[in-house]
Amino acid sequence: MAAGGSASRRAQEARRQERLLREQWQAARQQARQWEAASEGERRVAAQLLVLTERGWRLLVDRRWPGTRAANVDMLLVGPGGVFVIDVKNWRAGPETWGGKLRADGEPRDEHVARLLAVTKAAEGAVASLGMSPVAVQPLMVFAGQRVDTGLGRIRLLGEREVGPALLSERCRLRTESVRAIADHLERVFPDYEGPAVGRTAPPTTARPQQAASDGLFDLEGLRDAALEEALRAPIEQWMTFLHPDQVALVRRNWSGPARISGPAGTGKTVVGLHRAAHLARRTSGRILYVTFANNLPRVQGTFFKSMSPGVADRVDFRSLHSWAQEFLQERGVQVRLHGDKAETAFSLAWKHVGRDSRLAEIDPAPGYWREEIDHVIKGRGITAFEEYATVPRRRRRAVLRRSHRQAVWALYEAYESLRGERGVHDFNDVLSLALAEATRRKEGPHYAAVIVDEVQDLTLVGVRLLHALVGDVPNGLLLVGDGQQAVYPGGFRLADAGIDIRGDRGQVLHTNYRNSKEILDAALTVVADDVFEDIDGMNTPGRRDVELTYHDGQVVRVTKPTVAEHDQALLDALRALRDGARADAAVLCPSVRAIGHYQRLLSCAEIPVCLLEHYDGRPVDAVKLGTYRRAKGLEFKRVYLPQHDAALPKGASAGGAGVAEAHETARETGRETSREREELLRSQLFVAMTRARDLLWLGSVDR
Ligand SMILES: Nc1ncnc2c1ncn2[C@@H]1O[C@H](COP(=O)(O)OP(=O)(O)OP(=O)(O)O)[C@@H](O)[C@H]1O
Repeated sequence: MAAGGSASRRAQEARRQERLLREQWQAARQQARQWEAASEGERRVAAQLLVLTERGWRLLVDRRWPGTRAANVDMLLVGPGGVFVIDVKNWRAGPETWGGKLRADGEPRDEHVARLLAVTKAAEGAVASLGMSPVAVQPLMVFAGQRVDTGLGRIRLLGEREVGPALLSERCRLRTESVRAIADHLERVFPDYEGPAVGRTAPPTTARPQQAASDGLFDLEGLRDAALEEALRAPIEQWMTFLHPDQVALVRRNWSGPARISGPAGTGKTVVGLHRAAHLARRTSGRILYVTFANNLPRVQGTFFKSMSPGVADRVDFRSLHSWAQEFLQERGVQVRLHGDKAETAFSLAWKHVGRDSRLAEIDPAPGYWREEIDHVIKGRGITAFEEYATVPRRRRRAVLRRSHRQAVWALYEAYESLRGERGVHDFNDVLSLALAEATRRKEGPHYAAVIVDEVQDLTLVGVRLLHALVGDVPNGLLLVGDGQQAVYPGGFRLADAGIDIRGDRGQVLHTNYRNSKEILDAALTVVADDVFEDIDGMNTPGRRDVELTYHDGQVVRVTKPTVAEHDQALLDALRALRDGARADAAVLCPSVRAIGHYQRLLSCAEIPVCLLEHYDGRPVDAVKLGTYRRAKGLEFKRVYLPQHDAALPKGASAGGAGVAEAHETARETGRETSREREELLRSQLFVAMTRARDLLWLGSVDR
């Protein structure tokens, strides 16, 4: 989209919002005027909040504080932004905060702080009984007639003009059904002092939009800007605070040693992992390390975490494993010269000298398979002696290697290591091995109270050992989160290989998919239906797993065209048909970096704004996301477009096609177990990409 086009859309949206807001504002003002008992200041605050009730929030006014004789709570507000306990102040002077204390008019006012925190605790107790994590309840002090926007511990202090826009700008945390359930519950727990709850009645239909946006009593300005921002914001980034009681139990559980949470795609593993991080951060004074293999995911998770749990966000480090390991080595004064290109050249030369004409070509003449063998089996497992490699079980590797083959692999490995050494460079596996050696050699900082590993199935054995070494077997120290079915890299490991013992209730499985509709999940499961996979506990699990579903809307659209040009045009048409703002929740995912290049050019030429997944940080952006299947790991989008999704798979193995068994046949025909392994990996990657879709899965094919 050209800059001009996007500016004009923004202006159009701004006008639409302004119209809508004026109507809502009108209704809010009328309602606020009816509160005769309230002071003028309180009515102005209420008017700001009443606008929110026109936008899906629920406002409970003047409620009885349970467990007290006659105390009341000014307001409880529940909406997409969370739960707010509000104390309205009609003070002559504005608040001053200093050294964690509240003053006004030269007088200490700490009793107001203590009181608000006590009511907040009561509200937290109420929502916790619903299974909701207490991070969503926030205390607010609102000052009529003042301009304020500051904080005092966990309390936010806002002026009457600031409160509406601030709440409207809150990141979306609760879905409509959660807002309803929580507000209903709070209504019961905090009974009416007098007067009904506000926010369930429709705005008066007789209220006609009038010109005056401000009559001295009311102010629309700030709300208008925040409303526009809200409208343009992509709701997919909303934060999940309403956990299922089973999930809450996992978040708060006391584990006596390393623990593991597994479960199929979309079952809330990451949600639980992040809440667990917040829970541990609140309970300990140490730092928490939250690691994944992928580079972009920590940024996204960090953003979500900040909005979910701002109070402890600075105590949790969201890092990708390799970048963390590099920094760790640097801090310890260990020299690392990571150089991917030079390492790649060293391997190519080694292949030329000792690989290409060896017995390895009998099994697979392509060097890629052998590079993976070195990366994921030899170096990934930290093997440094041939005798160990000669007998090691090669997890999830299909080709059977006799001793003579393994000798040939070893010769290739040694040649590679020697050429790499000559160049004085390290590869990614070296970084992890050096870090592991350093972590075991000197058991001193960084002192992590806990390490949480997300997408653990993507790590190598050395990577897992390294993270285990940081916390050992201390209670609540190591938490491994992942799903073997979503492995997108070759090889693998078992927990037992890493010396990690997870027994009894320390291994938990989630079963309810909260993301995908039946149609989408069925299409994805069909791709991997025949692929039995081995998870890190060593258990073999069939590809088609039983999952409980909660999300019922969602469709699969299949588009097959005779040429790439027609296929790409269909993709562009589908993306162009998205209504305003919808592309923020759309992702085009491709199997390879090369395909990304192609689709980036295509979308740019069509003036469709693109945000590469490597630049996406979890904040809403009005552009179609574009990235590889691997980069999409752990993320989700309302609409997922997979152009030429079956191009790399053998014919008949397309998503939902009947030919997965035929695909296995094809691999057998080539006589290569290595082809079969590669195809299996491609199917896993496709499965991951398909299960990112919430509402729409677009599957493009070219019928060559
Ligand atoms: N209790 C719940 N109620 C409603 N939605 C939920 C619940 N728990 C999780 N979700 C939502 O389900 C979706 C999937 O959650 P999450 O990403 O944590 O799953 P996951 O198991 O890590 O998925 P994957 O392995 O596919 O990456 C998210 O949109 C999340 O907000």
